[in-house]
Amino acid sequence: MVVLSVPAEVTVILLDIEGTTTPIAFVKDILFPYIRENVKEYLQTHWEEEECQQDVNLLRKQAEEDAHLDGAVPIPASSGNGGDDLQQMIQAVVDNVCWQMSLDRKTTALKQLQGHMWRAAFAAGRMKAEFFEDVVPAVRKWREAGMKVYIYSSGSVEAQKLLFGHSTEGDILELVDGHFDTKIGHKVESESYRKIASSIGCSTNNILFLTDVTLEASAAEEADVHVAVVVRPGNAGLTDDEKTYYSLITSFSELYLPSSA
Ligand SMILES: CSCCC(=O)C(=O)COP(=O)(O)O
Ligand SMILES: [Mg+2]
Repeated sequence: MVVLSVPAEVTVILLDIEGTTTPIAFVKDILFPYIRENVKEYLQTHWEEEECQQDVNLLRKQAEEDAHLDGAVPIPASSGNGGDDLQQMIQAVVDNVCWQMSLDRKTTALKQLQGHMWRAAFAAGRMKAEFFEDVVPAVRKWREAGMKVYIYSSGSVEAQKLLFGHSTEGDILELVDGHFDTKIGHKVESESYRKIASSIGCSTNNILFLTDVTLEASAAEEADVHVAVVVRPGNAGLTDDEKTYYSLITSFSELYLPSSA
């Protein structure tokens, strides 16, 4: 088995979700289709609620920023002209959400609405989150060795908690010391990793970030965070240069913590 030694200065392991702890197939084949199939009905049912209005306002603001993009779908402001107007508005939000999802965009606005929609599905037991089999045993071991474990995903913190709270392994939320999402910044921006370190109260070089996406690994590394790229079934392929440059693991069990020896 390949073993990757974790540098002694590392006290925090920061985990990506999709492609790292959880198969991309679970996200693409279960979580995302649920949104596409239910977004219209969800908006119709919850439209008058404060939370839904906040989600729509955030999506509208995002749509304004996206106006220059090819195929962007605008969301008009309400004219307050009754039923037809409302149905048009809902359809615009549906079209905007589907357009964003067709590009797998990671905007805070999209991720916030998705998190709110998944809440009901997880609570009703309609979905259980999948984790690779090495994840839970490894995280337990790291924590026993004194490591802190945090999550940094483009999925909203609320969605992250749903996944960890309703997994095929049961409620494993207690295994996580804290969560970060795009509210702290995007995962391809170095500054996000500096802010995460500052929020945890450690230096960036105390963190080891595990992700499947090399653009994220590169941004983290620029901030002096240690990184390893996780290679899982169904993940996007890496170039030969990426395979040479990055430390690669195919299972969390390949990480060796000197402190646990
Ligand atoms: C954690 S919510 C479901 C996954 C999701 O929506 C997403 O964007 C995952 O992105 P990640 O940063 O974990 O690769
Ligand atoms: Mg990922």
